[in-house]
Amino acid sequence: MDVDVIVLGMGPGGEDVAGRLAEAGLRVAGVEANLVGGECPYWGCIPSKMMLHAADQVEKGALPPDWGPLARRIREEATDDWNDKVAADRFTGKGGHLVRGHGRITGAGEVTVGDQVIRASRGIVIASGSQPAVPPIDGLEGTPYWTNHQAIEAETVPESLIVLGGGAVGVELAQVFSRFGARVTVLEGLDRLVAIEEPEAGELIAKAFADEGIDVRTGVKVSRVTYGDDGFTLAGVTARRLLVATGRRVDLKALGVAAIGLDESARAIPVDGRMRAAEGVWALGDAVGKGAFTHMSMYHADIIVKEILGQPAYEAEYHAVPRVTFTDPEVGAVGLTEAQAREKGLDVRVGFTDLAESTRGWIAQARGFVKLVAADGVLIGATSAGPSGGEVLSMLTLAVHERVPVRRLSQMIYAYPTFHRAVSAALADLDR
Ligand SMILES: Cc1cc2nc3c(=O)[nH]c(=O)nc-3n(C[C@H](O)[C@H](O)[C@H](O)COP(=O)(O)OP(=O)(O)OC[C@H]3O[C@@H](n4cnc5c(N)ncnc54)[C@H](O)[C@@H]3O)c2cc1C
Ligand SMILES: NC(=O)c1ccc[n+]([C@@H]2O[C@H](COP(=O)([O-])OP(=O)(O)OC[C@H]3O[C@@H](n4cnc5c(N)ncnc54)[C@H](O)[C@@H]3O)[C@@H](O)[C@H]2O)c1
Repeated sequence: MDVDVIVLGMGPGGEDVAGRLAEAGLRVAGVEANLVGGECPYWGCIPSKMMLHAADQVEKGALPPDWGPLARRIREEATDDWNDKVAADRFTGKGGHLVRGHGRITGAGEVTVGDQVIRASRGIVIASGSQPAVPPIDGLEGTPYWTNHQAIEAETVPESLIVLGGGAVGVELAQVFSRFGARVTVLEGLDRLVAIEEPEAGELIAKAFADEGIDVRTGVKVSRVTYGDDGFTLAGVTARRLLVATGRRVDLKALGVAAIGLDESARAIPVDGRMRAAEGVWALGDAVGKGAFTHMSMYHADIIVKEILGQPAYEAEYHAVPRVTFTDPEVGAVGLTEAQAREKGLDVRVGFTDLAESTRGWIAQARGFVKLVAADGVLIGATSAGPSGGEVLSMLTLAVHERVPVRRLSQMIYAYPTFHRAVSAALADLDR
């Protein structure tokens, strides 16, 4: 098959690039080994947020802890029973060619899927995402452990669950299963939960988890797993099910990137600001290792589409990457943490306020905080944790992205009594 562009992997970023290029009239082959839409709609963001929403309702007493309706909603509304017909038809409806199967780069502008060779005159967009990284723990291989796939597809709640890894996947799913009645233990190798975020964020989630009866153990080194009639035993804990949530990995060898001169053993595909990995090769999303988020994948996709269509484009910037961990309390963060800023040798100033001290936080009996990190008179990082942490984050993302002077932020009017008004209290602390 001869086309203009091959998009290798049809997750959120690949689907966006392929669809928009096809709509613009280019001949596009979208290659997908699994489901068009990728991880986010079928095993990631959407079903996990649907689970967290239901878990929240359960916590508030608005819903009984009945897993059946939730599992049905995920099957019927979120994932169409893990069927991508709608997404596939959407792409082919735009004139795209969908090629199902595992694609391998076999030369410049060439991808081979089974015995079909596809050639692209303009180039290849690598949008192959990531897979769960399963640590080589003695006894783990061959056991029926869960990754996010089995956790999302679960038809019943296990009576007990060990979650290995206290990052975003681990904490979000731990809270879901706990609120639906599982006895949950989180085992984290580092000294705190969501370790890439501010330490206060991990402490906040750990405190909320303790209050809900989730057993959190940090600094745990797991050297061996046993699996038998009682289920899984690791680090002295036994549970029916084990969810491995220890990060993601990018398999460049399986993509055959050596055929275009890239290092197959790298952890991610190196790209320039315009997402170019080599002549006629672009890469995006999880595969480039700049943050495993759907919004990152879509951000990259926009740059690539504009580049290929010759529209005014822009260089990718990473000083204001927002991320939200959708636990209750929710943790929104953007830019650098205090520790990251100090590591860079910056003259750092920090402002902090406890949400309970704000009027809205007090009214809502909310737990959370706002923490600001500033250097040279501008915010370079911020965390907003609380009932609307991810929403409060929007103004902080804008401030960090646009490098709004702290002085101007301090002179702004913050509506009373909102959660975001806590930002002004944190700014006042920064000034002290
Ligand atoms: C449980 C969970 C919850 C998450 N929640 C959020 C969230 O709330 N917000 C957020 O922003 N992010 C979230 N994420 C992360 C988000 O899902 C990913 O960052 C996003 O899906 C990455 O998009 P992508 O386009 O890079 O690739 P992916 O979604 O990984 O898709 C890549 C696609 O390429 C295909 N592919 C790979 N190799 C080949 C090949 N050789 N040939 C053919 N096809 C191939 C794969 O089958 C896959 O469909 C979550 C992730 C998980 C696991
Ligand atoms: N709300 C969101 O945006 C959201 C939600 C889920 C996932 N994601 C994305 O998906 C990616 C993957 O999430 P994740 O939580 O799997 O990865 P992660 O890298 O965020 O966290 C993995 C955790 O597992 C720990 N760990 C690793 N090996 C271990 C071991 N052997 N024993 C004990 N602990 C171990 C790590 O120290 C780390 O804290 C994240 O990078 C995130 O960007 C985003």
